[in-house]
Parts: sequence; structure tokens; C-alpha cells
Amino acid sequence: MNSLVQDGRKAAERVGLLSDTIVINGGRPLRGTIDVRGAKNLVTKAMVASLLGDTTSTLRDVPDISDVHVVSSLLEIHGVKITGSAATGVLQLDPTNVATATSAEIDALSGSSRIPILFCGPLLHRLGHAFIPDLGGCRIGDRPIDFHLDALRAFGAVVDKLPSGINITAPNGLRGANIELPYPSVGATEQVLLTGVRAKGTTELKNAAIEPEIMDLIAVLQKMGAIISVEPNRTIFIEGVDSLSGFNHRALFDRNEAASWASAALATGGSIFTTGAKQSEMMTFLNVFRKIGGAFDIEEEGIRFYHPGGELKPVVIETDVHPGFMTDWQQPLIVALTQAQGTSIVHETVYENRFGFVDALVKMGANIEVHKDGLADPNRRVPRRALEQAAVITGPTQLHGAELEVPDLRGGFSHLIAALVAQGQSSVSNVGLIARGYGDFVGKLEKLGADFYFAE
Ligand SMILES: CC(=O)N[C@H]1[C@@H](OP(=O)(O)OP(=O)(O)OC[C@H]2O[C@@H](n3ccc(=O)[nH]c3=O)[C@H](O)[C@@H]2O)O[C@H](CO)[C@@H](O)[C@@H]1O
Ligand SMILES: C=C(OP(=O)(O)O)C(=O)O
Repeated sequence: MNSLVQDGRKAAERVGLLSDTIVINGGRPLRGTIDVRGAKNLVTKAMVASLLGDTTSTLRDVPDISDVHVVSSLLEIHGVKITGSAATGVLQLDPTNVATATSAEIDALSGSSRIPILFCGPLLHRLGHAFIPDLGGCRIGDRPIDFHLDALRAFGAVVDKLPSGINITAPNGLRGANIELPYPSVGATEQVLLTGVRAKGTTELKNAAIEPEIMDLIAVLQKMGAIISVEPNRTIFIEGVDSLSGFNHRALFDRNEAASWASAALATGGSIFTTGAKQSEMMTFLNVFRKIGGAFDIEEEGIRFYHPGGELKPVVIETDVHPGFMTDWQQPLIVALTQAQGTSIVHETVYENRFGFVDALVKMGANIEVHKDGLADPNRRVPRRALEQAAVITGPTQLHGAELEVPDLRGGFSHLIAALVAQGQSSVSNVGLIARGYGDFVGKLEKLGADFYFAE
């Protein structure tokens, strides 16, 4: 069994999927209403933040996704008492008895998620040392952690890379630092926030990421007693404080999940009301959705995304940091673009290898060329990065059923959509990886009228 399939199996077990393969009969529009809970990219970080408090934190709208289970286990082996459950959407996290975990306990969680790297600052503050296992997450490029480690060193941490993970100590405590990120990395910005809030003195972070999930993490930290100001030009100031308390927070909705179901509605010619989705965090997506020919109604309770009839139009997209077009949105949308009249281009500028899912779409009949060194384009708005790729999608094409294996979270969701659009039957294996970030996606497919069953 290859390691991707192993990762998928573990994720499937964590959320209780019946098997790791789904058989889909395509050709039916998805119609109905689904709930979008808290964002994977905020909830997991807020859970880590609970380690910094002296009292219990309560987090609401928690999605039942495998990454939440991984972070829960990592917190529990460090002595955090967790009550409630991802299934019910509410977690209480009591960090009173934080303690060192054994290496066997840590090893068992190796390679399952990217979140463990964010335990560094909180564990250094609580215990004076941290051991971080090998990271998991989507395999969409090298995904180095040099910005994280450089930031931790700037705070005074001593970093020792071992074959089994990273050992970090802070013999003289952590003190505020002046840090400038080479690129506005989401994870490295969170690393600085989670470390700087309890470091001695002031921290200045230049070229920070300002994604909505980061703003919501700042809101969580402010509720805990932190002093953080976000200045213009991507600069964040943090005044370290001596202690923090627990928080009570309803997580920001998952805009990536909402965008994925929106793309599914468009690609299948259907209509999906995403309860909990909000306009303000999705404006860039909504503009592109409208340009392609999709329609949406923004309501108090959520957003309805639908195909209003007529032809879909091609578009040129450049993925970018917020407020640009998010890299996690392009994969499901590309399936809709296979149904548009004409040639679309997607420039992927954030990760150097994020079109792995495209081969399967081509096998299903899509006309997509991947340019591994990117594409020159005089109309580009995002500065060209050294390692970027582009996909050129020409449509419309009739997709037909095929055997697919999920390569990563968003690519996997795009495979599901492609199978739902295709004529005939598809089998999609390794769907456990989709459960890393899409809560109850099987129940939601059922609610939306998809025709599918789990393979034995
Ligand atoms: C759990 C989580 O929140 N995941 C999100 C987070 O990932 P993550 O936080 O890992 O993504 P980053 O923003 O850090 O990565 C952006 C770019 O910076 C590079 N980089 C990053 C760190 C580092 O130390 N060195 C370095 O070179 C990466 O290789 C990548 O090319 O933001 C990404 C960009 O919005 C999203 O696609 C992911 O869904
Ligand atoms: C890349 C993603 O997640 P992670 O950083 O957890 O791998 C994603 O959510 O698409």
C-alpha cells in the first residue's frame, strides 16, 4: 500500500467512513441545502491556541474532519482534557495539566497533518521544550518550514532537526522579535502569533499573511487577553503578555468548503444553498463565479450558488495570497471550467506542484494542458514566482466515468465533482483524504441527491 493510500485509510477511520472507495453514477445535478461549519484552517489553529490559556476554552462550529481528530489527539497526549466532540460541533479544551508526551505517542501522529508545527510556541511557553513529529498535509510541492524555524530562532528558540522530527528548546525563554517573512505564509504568520503573544516584549512581523482565518485566530487570541494590532502593509505588532485565559468562540465558516460546493453546483448544473457561508470572506471567489456565468443569492443564513442556464464562459485566474484568488479554490472550479465554452487559464502561483489532480480529469475526457514552468502572460496581475505552473482548460467537453484515486484534499473533491458531472459510472478511491477537510461530505452528497454507494 503506498503512503498516500495509508494516509487516506487513517483519515477514513478517524471519521468513520464505511470504506475508502465510492462508486458514483454521474449526470445528475446537485440540488439542496448543506451546512458549512467552521474552517479547517482556523479551527485546528484555535485548538492549538487553547494550550496558551490558563483556563478552559470552548470552540463552536467545529467540523467533523480528520484534521480536527489529529489535533485533538495531539493535544490529548500533551495533557489537554477535551470534552464535547467534533460530531456535535462543540469542543471544550482544558489545558490545566499540560505535560510532555512520549515519543511513541507523538510518532503515532506523524505525517497526518501540518498543524503540529504550530505547537512549537505554545509548548515552549508551557513546558520549555517541544518535539514536533514529521508533518503531513497535502503533497502539493516541497512545503518547507524554513520560515517557521527562522521565526522561532528569532524568538530565542534552539532548533535541533532529528530524523524522527524536530526538537526545540528555549533555554533562556522567548523574547519578542523583529521578523520579516520572505513570502506572506499563512502557517508562518500563525507561528509568530502563537509564539509572540506570550513572548517577553514586542514582536513586529512584516509581510504577514492576512487571510480571514488569520484574522479569526487573532480574534481568538484577543479574547484570551493578547494585544495584537494589524497595521496597513501586512505588518502585525504583538505586545507579549504574562498570561492568557481560555476563550469562547464560534469559528469562522469554511470558505474553501463553500467554494467547493459552489463549484459542484455550477459544474453539475444544479443549485446548492450553503448555510453559514458569508459574502465578505468570499468576494474574490464570487466575482470569478459570476464571470464564468454562475449565479448566487446572498441571504442572511448563507449563500445559494446555482447554474442559471445558458453557456458558461472561460476565465483567466491567478491564485494568490488573500485578498487574491485562493489556491484551494482552483481544483473544484477547474471541473466547472471543463464545461465552459472556450479556453480558460489557471496560473497557480502559491504552490509549485498543485495540478496533480488534472491527469484524472484528462482521463475522463477533459481538455487540459499543464505547463510545468508556468505561462508568460502580459496581462498578469500577480508577480510571476520562480516555481509556478499553469493549466489551460478548453471546453466544453463531455466527461465520462473512470476509475480515480484521490491524490490530495482539494484535488479529491474535484474528482468527486468530475464523477458527478460525467456520463456513466466512476469509482473514486482513497476518499479518506477528502475527509481531512470536508465534514460529512458523504451525508451532504446524499442530501444533494447524488447517486452513489460505498464499494465493499
Ligand atoms: C492548514 C492550513 O491552513 N493550510 C493552508 C495554509 O497552508 P500553509 O500555511 O502550509 O501555506 P503557506 O501560506 O505557509 O505556504 C505558502 C507558500 O509559502 C511557502 N513556504 C511556507 C512556509 C515556509 O516556511 N517556507 C515556504 O517556502 C510554501 O511552500 C508555499 O509555496 O495556507 C495555504 C495558502 O493559503 C492553503 O493552501 C492551505 O490550505
Ligand atoms: C493544502 C491544504 O491543506 P493543508 O495545508 O492542511 O495540507 C488545503 O486545505 O487545501
